[in-house]
Amino acid sequence: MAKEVSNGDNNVTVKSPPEPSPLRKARFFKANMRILVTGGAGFIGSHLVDKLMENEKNEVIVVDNYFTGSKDNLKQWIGHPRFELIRHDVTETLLVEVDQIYHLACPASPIFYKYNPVKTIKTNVIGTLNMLGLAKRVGARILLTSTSEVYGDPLVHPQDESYWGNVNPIGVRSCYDEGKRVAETLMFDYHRQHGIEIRIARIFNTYGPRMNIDDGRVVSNFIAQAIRDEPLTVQLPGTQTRSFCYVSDMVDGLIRLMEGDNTGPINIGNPGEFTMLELAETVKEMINPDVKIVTVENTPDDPRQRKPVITKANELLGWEPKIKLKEGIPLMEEDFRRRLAIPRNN
Ligand SMILES: NC(=O)c1ccc[n+]([C@@H]2O[C@H](COP(=O)([O-])OP(=O)(O)OC[C@H]3O[C@@H](n4cnc5c(N)ncnc54)[C@H](O)[C@@H]3O)[C@@H](O)[C@H]2O)c1
Ligand SMILES: O=c1ccn([C@@H]2O[C@H](COP(=O)(O)OP(=O)(O)O[C@H]3OC[C@@H](O)[C@H](O)[C@H]3O)[C@@H](O)[C@H]2O)c(=O)[nH]1
Repeated sequence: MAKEVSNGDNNVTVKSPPEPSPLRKARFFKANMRILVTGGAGFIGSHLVDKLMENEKNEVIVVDNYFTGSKDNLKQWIGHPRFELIRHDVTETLLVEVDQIYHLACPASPIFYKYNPVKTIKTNVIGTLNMLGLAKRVGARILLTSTSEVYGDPLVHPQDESYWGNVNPIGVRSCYDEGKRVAETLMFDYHRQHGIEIRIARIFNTYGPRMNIDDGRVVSNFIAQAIRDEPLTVQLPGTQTRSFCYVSDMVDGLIRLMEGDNTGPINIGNPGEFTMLELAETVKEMINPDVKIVTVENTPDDPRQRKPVITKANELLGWEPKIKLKEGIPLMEEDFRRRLAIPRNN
C-alpha cells in the first residue's frame, strides 16, 4: 500500500515500511523501545546514549569498533540491564532485533577520517548499506548522521537543505564528504524502493565534553592548547568560518528528528558563525589570556565558510540551539582540565 511521507519540501509517494517485529504488538510484551546506536562509544553517540537511557522504556544497544570511540565514554552504563555494548565493525553485517537505529558510526575528525580513507568510505557506504539492510529486515526506523560537509566548500551562504553543494570528488576529504553524500543517496533509495522509514540529519560542527583531547578538531585543539599553555594553532588564512553547536543541543535535535514525521535532510547546527581567529581570541580570553596565537599551514579543500539555515529544524521539529559558544566553552574546559589533571590556577 502506498503511503505519503514528507521530506519537508515536497511529498513523495513511497511503499509502506516493512512490518515491525510482532513482539511490538504482543499482549504481554514489555513496552520497551529497542534502540541501536552505531558509533555510540564516540563523542556525540555517548551523549545520545545518556539521553536515551534516561527513558526507562528504552533498551539501548551500542555497536562500535572503538576506532575513535572508547568504552570509557559509556562506563556509567556498562552492566546496566537495559544496556548492551557490542564490539562490531559496521562494514560487517549485523543481526539484532531493534525498533530504531541511530547510525553514527564513522570517524568525524578530519585527521582520523583521512588516516585510512578507504576504510572511511567503506564505513560510509558499506556500513550504511548494512544498517539499511538491517532496518529493512526488522522494520526499524533509521536515522543517519550526515554532515554539513555534504555542502563542500559552499558557494551559497548560509546553507539551507536545498543547496546541492560544491564538493571535490577526488580530494583528500572526499572519503568523508562524498561518502556521506552516497550514504544519503542510499537512505533515499531504500526509502523509495523498500519503504524504509528514514531520517537524515545534516550536522554542523559540534563540540562539548568527552571529545578526544587529541581529536584534532578546532575547538578541542584550542581548549587543550590553552590549558596546556601551548600556542593556539590557527590554520591559514584564519578568516574561514564555522558555526559551533553544543552537544546537548545536538542530541535534542537528533531525538526530535527521529521521533518526528519528516525524513529530512534537516540541518542541525548553531547559526552563530565565527572565524577561526575569532574562536582563538575567544578561547584565549576565556581560558588563558597569556597564551600565544600562531598561524600554521592549512590542509587542502578546507571549506571557507559554513553556517546553517535552521528554519526547517525550527518549523518542523520545534528545535533551536540554546547554548551559546561562550556558555559551552567553560563546560568543555572543566571536562578537559579534569581529564588532563590541570586545575585552574585561580
Ligand atoms: N561532531 C561533529 O561536529 C559532526 C559534524 C557532522 C557530522 N557528524 C557525524 O556524527 C557522527 C558522530 O561524530 P562524532 O563527532 O561523535 O565522532 P567520533 O569519532 O567521536 O565518533 C564516531 C564513532 O564511530 C565509531 N566508528 C567509526 N568507524 C566505525 C566502524 N566502521 N564500525 C563501528 N564503529 C565505528 C568510532 O569508534 C566512534 O566511537 C559521525 O557520523 C559524524 O560523521 C559529526
Ligand atoms: O588546530 C586547528 C584545527 C582546525 N583549524 C581550522 O578550523 C576549522 C574547522 O576544522 P575542524 O577540523 O574542527 O572541522 P571541519 O569543519 O574542517 O570538519 C568537520 O566538519 C563537520 C563534521 O562532519 C566533522 O566533524 C568534520 O569533518 C578549519 O577551517 C580548520 O582549518 C584550525 O584553525 N586549527
